[in-house]
Amino acid sequence: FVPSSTHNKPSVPSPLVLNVNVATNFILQEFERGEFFFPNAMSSDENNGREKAPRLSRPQRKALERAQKQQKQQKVQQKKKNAKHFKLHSQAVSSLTSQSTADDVLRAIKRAQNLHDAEDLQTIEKFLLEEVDETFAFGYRGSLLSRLAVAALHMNNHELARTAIDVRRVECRASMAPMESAAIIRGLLRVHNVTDALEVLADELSLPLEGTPLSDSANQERLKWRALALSSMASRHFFQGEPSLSVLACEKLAELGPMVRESGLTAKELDMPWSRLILGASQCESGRREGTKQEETIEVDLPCNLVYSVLNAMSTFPSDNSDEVYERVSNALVRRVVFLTGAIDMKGCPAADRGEAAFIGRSNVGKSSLINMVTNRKSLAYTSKRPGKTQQFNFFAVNDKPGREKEVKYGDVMPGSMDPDSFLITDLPGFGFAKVPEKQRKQWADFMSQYLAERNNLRVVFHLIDSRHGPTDEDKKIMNQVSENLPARVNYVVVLTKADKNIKGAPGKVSKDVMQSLRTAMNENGVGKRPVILSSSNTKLGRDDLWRYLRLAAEA
Ligand SMILES: Nc1nc2c(ncn2[C@@H]2O[C@H](COP(=O)(O)OP(=O)(O)OP(=O)(O)O)[C@@H](O)[C@H]2O)c(=O)[nH]1
Ligand SMILES: [Mg+2]
Repeated sequence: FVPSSTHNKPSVPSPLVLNVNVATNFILQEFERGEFFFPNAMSSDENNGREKAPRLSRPQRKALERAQKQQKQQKVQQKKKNAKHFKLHSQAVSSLTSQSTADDVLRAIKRAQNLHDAEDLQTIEKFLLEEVDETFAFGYRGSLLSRLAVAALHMNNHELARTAIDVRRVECRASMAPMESAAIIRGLLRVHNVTDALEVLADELSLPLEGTPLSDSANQERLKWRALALSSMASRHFFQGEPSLSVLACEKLAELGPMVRESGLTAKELDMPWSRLILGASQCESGRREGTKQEETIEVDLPCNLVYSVLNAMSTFPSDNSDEVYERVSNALVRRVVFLTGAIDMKGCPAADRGEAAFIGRSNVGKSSLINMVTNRKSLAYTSKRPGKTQQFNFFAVNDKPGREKEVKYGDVMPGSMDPDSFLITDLPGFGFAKVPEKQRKQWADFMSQYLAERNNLRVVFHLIDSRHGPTDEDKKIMNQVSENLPARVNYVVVLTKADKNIKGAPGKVSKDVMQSLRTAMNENGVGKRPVILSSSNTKLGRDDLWRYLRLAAEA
C-alpha cells in the first residue's frame, strides 16, 4: 500500500498520512467482506525466501526461475502424454506403465472385453506395441498379444486382432505357445473368419517340428492343440449347419490321428470332445434330412451321414472306449431298425435296393449278439446260450422309412422314403453245429454260397471267429469260398469275438497263437491280408471299427 519510494521522500508527509488512512479503510472493508488476507499469515518460509533472495543476482534468479518453470512444464506434459495413451477406464488397473506386470495387462484386457470397452482395448494395444519391448513381463508379451487378439475378435475389432496376431508372430515367435494359437483359432472361427483360422493353423500349429521326434514334448503339445483347434472347427460348424467345413476339419483330424498315436499321447491326455462332435454332426445331419438350408462354404464330398466323418477321425485317434461316445454313435447312425423278413433261399430275400452287411460264422460265435451291439438294441436279433438259435437268414433294415414296421406287420402302405444312409443287415444261421440235421445244414451252406456270390447289393461280409479258439476247419472252408466266389466289391472283414472272455488276466487282448493261426489260415485259404477287428459284445470293444465297415453298406 505504501510505495517504497515514498520512504525516500520524507519531505512530503501528507500523502503518507493519506495513504495510511486509505489503507486502513481498505483493510476494514475487506475484513467486513470476509475476503481479507493477512500479510502476516504468509509462511515464514516465504518471508525468509524474500529475505534470502538478494543472495542471487537477478540474471541468476531469472535463470533459476526459468529452469524451474521448464521442469514443471515438462512434468505436466509427460503426465498428459501418459494419460492420453495408457490411462484406462478400468478402475482395477487405471493406467499401464512399463512397470506394470503381465497380470495387470491381462486384467485390463479381460475387463475391456467384459465391458466392451473399445477405447481401453486400443489403449492396451498401443501400450503393448509402442511402449514395451520383448523383455516386458518376463517375455510374456506374446501371450498378452494373443489374449488381446482374442479379446479384439470378441469385440469384432478385426483390424486390431490382425495387428496383434501379426506382431506376435514376428516379434514373439520364439515364445508362442500352441495353446494360444488354438485360442486365436477359436476366436477367429467365432467371427466366421475361416481363412485366417486355417492360416494360423498351418503357420503356428504345423507338424512335426524339424529334427525332433513326435514324442518330443514340444511336438506333443502342438499335436494336442492342433487336434483341439480342429475339433473346435468341426464342432462349431456342425452346430452352425455348415457341414462342409466340419467335414474338412474331420479329414484333417483323420490325418493327424496316426501322428498322435505315434507321439504316445493317450486319450486321457488329449481329452478330445468326440461326444460333442458326434452330437453336432447328428444334429447337422438331421437338419440336412429335413431339408434345412445348409451353408456350403467350400467344396467337400459329404458322407451319407455326417457322423461317419467324425467316426473316421475318431478311429485314427487313441481311444478311451467311452460308453457315452459309443452310445451317441449308434443312436446317430441307427435311428430306426426293423426286422424285415427271414429267408431260406434267394427268392425269400428282400429287395436289393440298398447296401447290405452280412454276419457269418460258426454257431454260437456271437453273430446275433454283435448285431445287437452295433445297433445298440438289446434283443433285435435273438441270441441264446444254446447253439443253433438262428435258423434262417434274418434281414434287418436300418433307417428305413418311418412306420416301415407297420408295412411289415400289417401290409399297410406308408408314405415317405428311406433315409440316405439306410442299409440292410443280415444275420445268418451258424455253421458247424452237429445237432442241425445234415439236410438242413447242406441247404444253408448252398444258400450261403449263392448269397455270397449273387447278392449284388452286398458290400461287406463280417466273418466272426471266436478269439479264444481261432479259426476252425469250417472257418477255413468259408475263407476258401470267399476267395473263390466273393465279388471284389464286397469287403471281407474278420471279427474276433468274445474278447472279454479272452486270456486270463488280460481281457480285451488276443493271444499270439490265435493271431498266428488266423494269419496262417487266411494266407493258406486265399483271402490273404484282410482287416481283423477284435470285439466283445459285452464290453462293446471294436464298435467303432465295425462301423467303419458298416459305413460301406450305408454309402452304397
Ligand atoms: N462273454 C461274452 N459272451 C458273448 C459275447 N457275444 C456273444 N456271447 C454269448 O454267446 C452266446 C451265443 O451268442 P449268439 O449271439 O446267439 O451267437 P450266434 O452266433 O448268433 O449263434 P447262432 O445263432 O446259434 O448261430 C450267447 O450266450 C451270448 O450271450 C461276447 O462278446 N462276450
Ligand atoms: Mg444267431
